[in-house]
Amino acid sequence: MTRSDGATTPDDHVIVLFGALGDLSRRKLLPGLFHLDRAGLMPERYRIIGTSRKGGSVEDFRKVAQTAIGKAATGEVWDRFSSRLAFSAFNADDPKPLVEAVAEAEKDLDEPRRLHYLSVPPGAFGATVKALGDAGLDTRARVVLEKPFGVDLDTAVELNGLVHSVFPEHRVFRIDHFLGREAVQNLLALRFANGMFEPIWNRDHIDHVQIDVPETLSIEDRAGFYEGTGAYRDMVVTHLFHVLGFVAMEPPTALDGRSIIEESGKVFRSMRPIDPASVIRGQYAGYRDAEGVDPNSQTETFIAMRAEIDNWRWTGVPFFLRTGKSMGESKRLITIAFREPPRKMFRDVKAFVEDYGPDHISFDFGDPGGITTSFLAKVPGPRMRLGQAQMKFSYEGSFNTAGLEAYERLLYDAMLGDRTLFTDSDGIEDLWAASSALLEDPPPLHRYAPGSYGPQKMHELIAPRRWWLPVT
Ligand SMILES: NC(=O)C1=CN([C@@H]2O[C@H](COP(=O)(O)OP(=O)(O)OC[C@H]3O[C@@H](n4cnc5c(N)ncnc54)[C@H](OP(=O)(O)O)[C@@H]3O)[C@@H](O)[C@H]2O)C=CC1
Ligand SMILES: O=C1O[C@H](COP(=O)(O)O)[C@@H](O)[C@H](O)[C@H]1O
Repeated sequence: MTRSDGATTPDDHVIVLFGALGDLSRRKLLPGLFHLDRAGLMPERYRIIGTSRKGGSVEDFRKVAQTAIGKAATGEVWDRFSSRLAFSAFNADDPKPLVEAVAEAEKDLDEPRRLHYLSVPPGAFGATVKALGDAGLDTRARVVLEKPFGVDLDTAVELNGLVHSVFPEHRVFRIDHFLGREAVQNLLALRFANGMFEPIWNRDHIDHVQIDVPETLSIEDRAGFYEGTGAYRDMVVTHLFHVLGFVAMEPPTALDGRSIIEESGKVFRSMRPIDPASVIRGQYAGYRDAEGVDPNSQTETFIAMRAEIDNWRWTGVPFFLRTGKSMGESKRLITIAFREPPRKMFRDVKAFVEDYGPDHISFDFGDPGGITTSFLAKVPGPRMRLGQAQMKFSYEGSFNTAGLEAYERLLYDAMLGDRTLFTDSDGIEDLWAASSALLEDPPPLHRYAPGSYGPQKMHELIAPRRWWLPVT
């Protein structure tokens, strides 16, 4: 059914939330489902079954959900939402309780769709998917898989094989919540809905691209997960490369899953194998003292690297990627820096690239995000002097409406069966393939101070250019 504002109401659903008591479920999924309900974007009839290996009562699950949602969980909307919640034990070697809970939830619904959201550690994906198949819970079903999807090419291929033995690819939704962000999707609008950007979006005009995601957050209490993962697997393969796919893709033939995935897939296939010599790995001082971390840990909490896309649009244009924990600020920034034009006529005028950097467009893809174009302009006065000027777009300034939070958007799309903002098996395998040399032979670690922007070495990687953050 399509609403008057163009939004489609998903078919009736039973949503099974595996790992429903875990961190992601509490912080994002339960609040996200509630907000979708409040926004009228949930199916007319639906149930949410939370699962835990330990089992538990629906009353306790409702309390978990209410606390997770916070102040908004009151009144009629909460009563309606909480009445849709159910709870079941689930263990991969004993799916029977869940089969019964699903049958109970489906009693009043007419063969609803099933959405299985695996918010469990990646090591549990395979056994859970297999159990779904064995228990017959794969019928009428789609599956959402959290990240990271494998830890290298071999494990990704193996996991894809296992997943495909139960679910065909079009019913698999590998989530990358960065793609659910308004500002990342806006890249497509900006590039392809306007006449002014796309003609210059290539190696003839662009000097380099930066995708920079520093985080002030440390690993907090996630040592168990992070020690075996590190910044490259946690953030680069999973998020930053997918954002790069949106920056670099050719115009898709349509705004649908098939076309977008096809184009980002071509970008991943054109990526040169990551050269370990073009990677700076860092670890913040104090990381090894955290509980659960090996005192000699070689896990990187920071990475800065150069990626290259070997195709007609991008060859010769470096893509500099950087992300890390315990850094000086939290920011999510894409910067497209343009080549320096001939400026002979301005030769007596001070203030050029050395002072401000080249003209560039920055996409802040945080919340709420925005776009800033920075360029040189004449400083008012009797003489020609150049200074840096900016034009800014903000969502609140232009549109009087807030978008959906990334997980909300992706949950909604998964219910509609729209894979546009999800990643596919080939793409993920190509990215792991391009990562093989780096994973086999990672460069040495450099120490950096918490609160800084990473080890000094990162400046050598990008020289003679510079990192745009911190803004000085
Ligand atoms: N937390 C975050 O911010 C983000 C998380 N993710 C991904 O989302 C998924 C869930 O993350 P998060 O909630 O932090 O993880 P948690 O460590 O909180 O685990 C979630 C739940 O999974 C269940 N679980 C733990 N180990 C196993 C196991 N071996 N087999 C089956 N179930 C298990 C536990 O539930 P119980 O004991 O009740 O069975 C646990 O509460 C992961 O894949 C993670 O990589 C992605 C992006 C961000
Ligand atoms: O997937 C992950 O993402 C978060 C960053 O996401 P954001 O929405 O807070 O920008 C990161 O902190 C975490 O380590 C990683 O697992």
